[in-house]
Amino acid sequence: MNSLVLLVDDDAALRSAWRRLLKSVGFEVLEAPDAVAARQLFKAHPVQLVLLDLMLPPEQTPEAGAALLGEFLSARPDAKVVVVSGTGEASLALSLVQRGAYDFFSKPADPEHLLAVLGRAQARMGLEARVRELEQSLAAREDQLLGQAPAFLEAKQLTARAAVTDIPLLLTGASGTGKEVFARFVHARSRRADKPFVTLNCGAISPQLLESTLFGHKKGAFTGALADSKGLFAEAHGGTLFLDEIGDLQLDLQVKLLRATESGEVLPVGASRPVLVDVRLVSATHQPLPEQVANKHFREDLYWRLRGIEVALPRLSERPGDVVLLAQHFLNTARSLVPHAVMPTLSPATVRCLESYDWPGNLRELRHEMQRALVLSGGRGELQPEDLSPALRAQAPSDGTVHAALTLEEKIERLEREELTRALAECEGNRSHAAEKLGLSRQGLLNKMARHGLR
Ligand SMILES: Nc1ncnc2c1ncn2[C@@H]1O[C@H](COP(=O)(O)OP(=O)(O)OP(=O)(O)O)[C@@H](O)[C@H]1O
Repeated sequence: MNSLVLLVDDDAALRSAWRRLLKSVGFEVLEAPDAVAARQLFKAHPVQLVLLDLMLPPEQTPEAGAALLGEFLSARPDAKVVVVSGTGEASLALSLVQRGAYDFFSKPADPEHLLAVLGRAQARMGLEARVRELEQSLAAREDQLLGQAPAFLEAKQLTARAAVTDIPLLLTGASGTGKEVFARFVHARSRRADKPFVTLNCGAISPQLLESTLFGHKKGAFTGALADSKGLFAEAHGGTLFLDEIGDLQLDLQVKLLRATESGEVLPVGASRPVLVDVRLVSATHQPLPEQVANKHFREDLYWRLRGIEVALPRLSERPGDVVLLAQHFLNTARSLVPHAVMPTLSPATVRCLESYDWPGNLRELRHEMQRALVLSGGRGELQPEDLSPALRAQAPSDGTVHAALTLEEKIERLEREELTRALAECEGNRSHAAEKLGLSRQGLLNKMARHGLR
């Protein structure tokens, strides 16, 4: 459980009292007296819990405090920031909760209240982590590793063959192409399946913390090392360790990782004796490692060690036919988000929009797009292009190509629908004005809208 709290307040006496209180119940505390220090600490440490006073030097304005909250949340949307306001700022603090702060309270704070809010935030983070884990392991079941495109099937077959061995695997591919899902697939298909699957995103944790996170530490090895920690290698003993964004690993840690993979031993920070570990490594990167090797940012010996077998995951745009298959799958799994939604389908025009888009965010973007479209469609049943994001609609093929394959009746239907949509958009949804524009009675327009499923 993440127990690191960043305490941001310019009042040194209050910080010291809260630090003692938080430490007494097992939190680790980082302190910042102003916005500059807060930014630095937030960047350098994997902070997920923040207590943020709004009136901070140098600006000393609640607006500047609110801007800092925005910065934290855009860097780490899952972080829980509890806003601490002075008397008279409660309404602003409340509006910040609407903008993403986890909670707020006014000074002077009751210690029990403070601990209760932090405890709730921690429990919430635990739940969110569990949901993410379940989502990923669900997607990793073989029947969920969906796709029929040749480039995808080739990657899947190679992975399945490598999975049953103990050879290290390097998964390459752009963000959102499914590297973590493949890593779980490898674990699930290996003899290690009933042992732990442990993941670490090497880019999401500060270099200072990475060594002890990977290899563990002894109590007192550095400030803040309150107890012995096993480290992820030891936690993954017998199972699989998935190192995501391996290209972000600092050179000094690359040396230590190489040593661990060669000897099968890790040395916790502050320990005098190494610990034996039996771990299968699966690494992933979206950056081309050979380039990193060429410009000396990545050690060549480690590259060859991790690369055992390399599987390159194709971009979604390189998987013709899979977009619609996956879109339908994501729609089905997102159905629980919309109460009473009927089984959603994709209209032919929507299919064309999906197929002609580039998908820079790959499967992750498609999943979000389908969730969004489903919510926007309000459970209408068939998704239409207007349910999609503007970027997708903008790339839809021109009318000439679209219309070529339709019957005359379908073309007329389509034209009518487009004219209705356009008139409604131009009149900002005002039906009487739109009806007038189209030369229809208001009731006539409503009938046609109902027939086309427009609202
Ligand atoms: N073959 C698949 N079938 C079904 N869902 C998939 C498949 N591959 C990926 N997904 C889903 O797509 C999303 C992105 O996958 P994943 O997180 O594994 O990508 P990634 O390449 O590790 O991304 P990043 O590099 O940004 O961490 C997840 O929601 C995952 O469940």
